[in-house]
Amino acid sequence: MQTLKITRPDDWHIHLRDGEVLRHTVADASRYFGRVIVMPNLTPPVRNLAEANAYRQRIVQALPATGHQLAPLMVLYLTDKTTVADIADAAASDTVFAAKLYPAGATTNSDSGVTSIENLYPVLAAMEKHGLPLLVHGEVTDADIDIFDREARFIDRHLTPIAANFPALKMVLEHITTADAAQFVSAASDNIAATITAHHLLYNRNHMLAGGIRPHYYCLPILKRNTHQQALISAATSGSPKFFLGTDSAPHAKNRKETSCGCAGCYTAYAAIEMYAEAFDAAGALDKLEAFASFYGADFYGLPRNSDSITLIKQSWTAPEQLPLGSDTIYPLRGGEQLHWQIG
Ligand SMILES: NC(=O)N[C@@H](CC(=O)O)C(=O)O
Ligand SMILES: [Zn+2]
Ligand SMILES: [Zn+2]
Repeated sequence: MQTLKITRPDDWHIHLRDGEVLRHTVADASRYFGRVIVMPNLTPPVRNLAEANAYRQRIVQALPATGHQLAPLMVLYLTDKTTVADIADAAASDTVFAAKLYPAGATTNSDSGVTSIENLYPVLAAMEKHGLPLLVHGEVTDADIDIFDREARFIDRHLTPIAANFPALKMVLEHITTADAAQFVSAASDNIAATITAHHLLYNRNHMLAGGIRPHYYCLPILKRNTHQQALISAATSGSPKFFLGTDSAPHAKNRKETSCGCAGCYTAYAAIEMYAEAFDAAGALDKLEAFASFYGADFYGLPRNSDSITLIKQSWTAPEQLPLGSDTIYPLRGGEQLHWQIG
């Protein structure tokens, strides 16, 4: 039986949500991840240090009593009203590690997001000055721009100018889905990186749309054509420290996805490193998994790498068809199907 021992991984992009679902999302995330970057798109969002600290407390309280340790790293949600003082407070804290740019209307719970990125420039200047990383959901929101082109257009229209105006700003282009994004990040300076999800490594839009429409594969940015999937696999397995693990595990109750207008988001936290191992294995690049999952994210954020390890075993098992999510149920990505790696 093939085994793979790696330094304990971290998840640099996860949605834990809030309230009664925390006991389930936090239990899954804390099975083996050491640290998680907690996305702030709650309703209302996490707008300042006080709200981040209160949310952090709720997450810590939801940790299972034994055997689970998880450090939640908090993130501010940038709005049109975010101030330079909000950034200074957050940067001086030991609980907030980044701030997130959601263009208004781009994704789940982005109604309070930023309506004009240019108006945000003083806030970005403060982030650059204080060394607080900017995390970006990189999609334009124009109704007339094709949903499959929204990431590439965002890069040209917004990321290139931001990078030019704030050359020292640490920036993570989250959950990249295109060859254009991989190329932009590769060519950019060292302070610009990207997270890549397991599902964008494993799937392309055919998996979602050919032979029937599969709402549980629907996430944003949307799965692209297979050539983009190949570019993401190349980036993730390249050994470049600019690309690291961020699951974007984003739970929505089953009835909110299996409906006439379903929510965007895939739930992968119950088997995340298992799915990444499968993707790296399929690419013949298992030797590159550890750095992607456990080194490069910590290095980028200027945090120490974890010192303990986990072991993965290549052995097939059947993923549960549904999981509890508070008092609701969720259909996890790959639910009811075979997964090929498991935790030892
Ligand atoms: N990725 C998604 O499809 N959904 C995320 C939001 C996000 O990360 O854009 C969610 O919060 O549900
Ligand atoms: Zn997003
Ligand atoms: Zn996300």
